Amino acid sequence: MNPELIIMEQEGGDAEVIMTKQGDAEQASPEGQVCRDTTSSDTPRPTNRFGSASGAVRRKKPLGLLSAASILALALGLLLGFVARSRSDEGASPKARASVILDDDPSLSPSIAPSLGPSVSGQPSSIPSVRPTLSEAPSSSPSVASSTIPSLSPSASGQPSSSPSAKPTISEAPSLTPSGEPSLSEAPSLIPSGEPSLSRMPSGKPSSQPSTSNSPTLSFGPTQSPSNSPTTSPTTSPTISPTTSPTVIPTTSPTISPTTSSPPTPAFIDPRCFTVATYNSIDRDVAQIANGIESLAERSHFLGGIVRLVAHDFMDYDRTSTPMYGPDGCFDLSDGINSGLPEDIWCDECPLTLVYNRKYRPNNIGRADFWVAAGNAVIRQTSINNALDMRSSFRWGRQDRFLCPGSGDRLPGSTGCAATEAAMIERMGLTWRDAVALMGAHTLGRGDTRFSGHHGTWSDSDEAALVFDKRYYDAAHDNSWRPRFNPDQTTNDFTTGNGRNNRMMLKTDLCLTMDVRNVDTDPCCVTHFEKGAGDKCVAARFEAFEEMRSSDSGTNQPFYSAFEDAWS
Ligand code: HEM
Repeated sequence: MNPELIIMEQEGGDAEVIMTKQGDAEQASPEGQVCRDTTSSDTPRPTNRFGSASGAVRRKKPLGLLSAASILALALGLLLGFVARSRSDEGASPKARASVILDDDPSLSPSIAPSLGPSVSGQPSSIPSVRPTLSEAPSSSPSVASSTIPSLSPSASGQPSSSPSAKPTISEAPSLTPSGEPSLSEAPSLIPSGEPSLSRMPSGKPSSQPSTSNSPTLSFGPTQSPSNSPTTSPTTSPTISPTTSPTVIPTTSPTISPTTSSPPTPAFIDPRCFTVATYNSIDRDVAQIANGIESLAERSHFLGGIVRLVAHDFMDYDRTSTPMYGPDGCFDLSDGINSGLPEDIWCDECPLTLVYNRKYRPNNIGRADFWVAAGNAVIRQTSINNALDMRSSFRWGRQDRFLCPGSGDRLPGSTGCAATEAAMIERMGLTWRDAVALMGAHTLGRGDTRFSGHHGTWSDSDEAALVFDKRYYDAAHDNSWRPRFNPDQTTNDFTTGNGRNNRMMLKTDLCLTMDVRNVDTDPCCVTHFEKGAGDKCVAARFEAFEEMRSSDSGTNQPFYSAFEDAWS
């Protein structure tokens, strides 16, 4: 969706994997900072820097000692030749002069220039006699003894590194975390030592079929189906298990303070910008904040809110307009459609904003990249068996904006599939399969009367609203939904059950599988589309909906695959 997205490359084991821009040494990063690829030298090339200095070179030529007789003979010879030469044009001179100049031009004769520069002119050359090697390239980062920076990576725990030794390792890179800040850098590592090495993952665009059968079970998130996920000691492997209350007694307000019971890990951010360690670090921070939220409803709102934040950032993409917007770390504060984000998710005191401002922003990590990585973290942690790990399809290098006026107008409203079609299919250029898969994110979190006016969860409980799975489709399809008329809302929504619960579906949700077109005038008319009914758009979304629901196999795989395709 963003033409400026950058390819991620893996360059070795976990400790040395760098998410880098392909074929680009320098990347303008958000907020005017420059993410410089340290594999390119900052040393200016001598070309074009030698023009005036070369004049001095030309003027001075050493003279040898000549005997008086030699001088006399020479003078005589010169005298004899003078007449002939004075009659000819000085012609050879321009060429000769030119040739002298060219000879001294370092751009054409670089091997001469540096050696002549200082010794002849007597001035120090502006060209370093020895160009810094790549590893000596000056760093703008504060110098910190490498030995003082522990490594985040599994290699620190004994796993061998597979990267070439010449490359700076993550453990050698200086921490740029400002001193004096609350020490986020001491956040405990939530990734167990058994985390699979990143070097095992394919580089480039991965298969869009995340494996659920043999994917590694990582530390957070439901490690099994929500119905039987085990409780794990939070000090060693914090969990956001949807079925059990956290065993750590958190403070009532979310906190990002580290506990002291786990060994510290550094807030390492590589100055080359976005590394796999950065990505992992964001994943850990999201988990840590979530684990600190006791209320399941609040926790699902925090996690769902991050995903909604990302969606509201990218859904303003319009391929036919200028500016196109898209994922740029910006949403329109003045538009009510974003209500809830500036209150609870991205505000000065919001935990996610705090961790970004203290830990990532000072290290050249762009807001849009951070949001997407945080969204990926939520999805990984809440997907069944952590199966939907979108690390290898992640790209960094989005350009942030501070203002995006009018972007809220581009977001789809809750009025039905026509709004979805206009925004997601026509403006964004997605397919119905993409749109239907993305809507499945409503399995997380909730709506709130304070914000959108639509109240409740799409999932059947606050616990289920912490799990990223296909039950959104099951819920929309299997329940009998009746219109709910919300005062002050131009668009009604739907609820189900006995009325004492908070179940909810928007028109934009139900229209994917039901005919809700006449619901405002004829509330009884909420019926399933029959297969093959309606126009081709109806058929396309019906087909996509059934693919996600995968009622035959009961697996989340089709949903996960389609979601990753659309999201990335
Ligand atoms: C037609 C498109 C969409 C419409 C009309 C829509 C509408 C809404 C509304 C009304 C809410 C409730 C907000 C509140 O009251 O706090 C909401 C929440 C949410 N939306 Fe969407 N949405 C759309 C697309 C998406 C997409 C594409 C995603 C992600 C890929 C997404 C993810 C979420 C999540 C996770 C929440 C829960 C947020 C929370 O718990 O705070 N939505 N959406």
